[in-house]
Amino acid sequence: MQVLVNATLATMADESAGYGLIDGAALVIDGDRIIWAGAEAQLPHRDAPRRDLGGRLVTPGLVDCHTHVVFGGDRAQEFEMRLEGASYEEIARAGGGILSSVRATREADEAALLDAALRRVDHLIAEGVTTIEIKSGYGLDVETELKMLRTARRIGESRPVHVATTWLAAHALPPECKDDRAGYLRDVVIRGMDRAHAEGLIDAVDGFCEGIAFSRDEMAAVFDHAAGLGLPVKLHAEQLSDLGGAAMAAEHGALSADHLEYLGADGIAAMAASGTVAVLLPGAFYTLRETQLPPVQALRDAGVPIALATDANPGTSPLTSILLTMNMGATLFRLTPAECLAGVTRHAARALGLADRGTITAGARADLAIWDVRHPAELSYRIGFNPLHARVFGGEFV
Ligand SMILES: N=CN[C@@H](CCC(=O)O)C(=O)O
Ligand SMILES: [Zn+2]
Repeated sequence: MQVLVNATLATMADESAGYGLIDGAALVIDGDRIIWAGAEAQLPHRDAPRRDLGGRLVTPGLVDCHTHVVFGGDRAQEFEMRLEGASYEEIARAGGGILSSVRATREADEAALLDAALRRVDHLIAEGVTTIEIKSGYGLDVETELKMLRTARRIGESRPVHVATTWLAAHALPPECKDDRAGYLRDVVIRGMDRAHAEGLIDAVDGFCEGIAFSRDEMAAVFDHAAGLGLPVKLHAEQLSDLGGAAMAAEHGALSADHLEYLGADGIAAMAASGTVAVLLPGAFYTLRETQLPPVQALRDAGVPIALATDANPGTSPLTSILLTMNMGATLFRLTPAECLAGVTRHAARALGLADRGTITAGARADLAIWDVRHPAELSYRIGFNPLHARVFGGEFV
């Protein structure tokens, strides 16, 4: 048993209570679980050895609930093309965009993919991340999609971080299937999902519902198949246009709908009814220099939980800073700093269906971030500064 004292806790325990701040707080950890958290004056385990945290702020370990950190190559040249005036959709329709990352990912072996991804993940870990979601989606053939997911699992074995994996074969149509959408959906998206599931490689199923990717009806069929396997679903929806994807995902009980710049009233109502988390991705909004803001106030008014994530990927969000993501959530989307912190803790955990983390409460996993800051608003307020003092993963200081 470990007792941590002289801490300021941002428990993030209660939806209505902002940070859930407790000054002069203590925390008791047994194995990989928190067993008590509260005011030090009420500490029940007085005889156990104590570690003094010097008044530092303790938050739940941060959760990055939407990433594509496993990929080959980079897309710096596409960045240059966009600065010269080409749009993301034009580049995609000309065979660049996602498909250029597909070519590089198919060529890379698993060791090279792992090495490159670990450098990205290490950046996130250094900023207090203890759980990260990683998607496939740059393979678009069964073998390469499986290679990406095996790489993602190996990240969780190589570093003190929990990895949740997502099947995203429905990310784009590869060139060899351009005249056979149905065949791609059947042979790669569905049969590949069966195989990845049988090999224990996936925790959830995702898709890109957009004019340059898959339709609402195509994704609904993929989600029906996922439901048959007992896999939860989520969707890239309403990023560039409103195809009604979020409402369809919510009707399938989706854990989350992500991006959402073009989300309309029907989508918001459906998400509120199903408890689907809105995952906002300010890194993609920023990189694509979007002007259409996600409907933050309407999501708040409807009581839809809002999460934030890096969307770390080579094309639309080459961002591996969860702290900068929080800052962008505040400056670009006008989220409060408390909403930003909930967005990378409690709500991000919920977006992954992980009920045992994202808060500092008895029974939760002892995944913590300990910060050299006086107040939790500093985590969103600073730009390019990392005040992490220590990280606790499953009860271990790492
Ligand atoms: N929106 C679709 N997929 C990814 C990025 C795709 C890419 O351009 O590589 C995203 O979440 O932004
Ligand atoms: Zn994405």
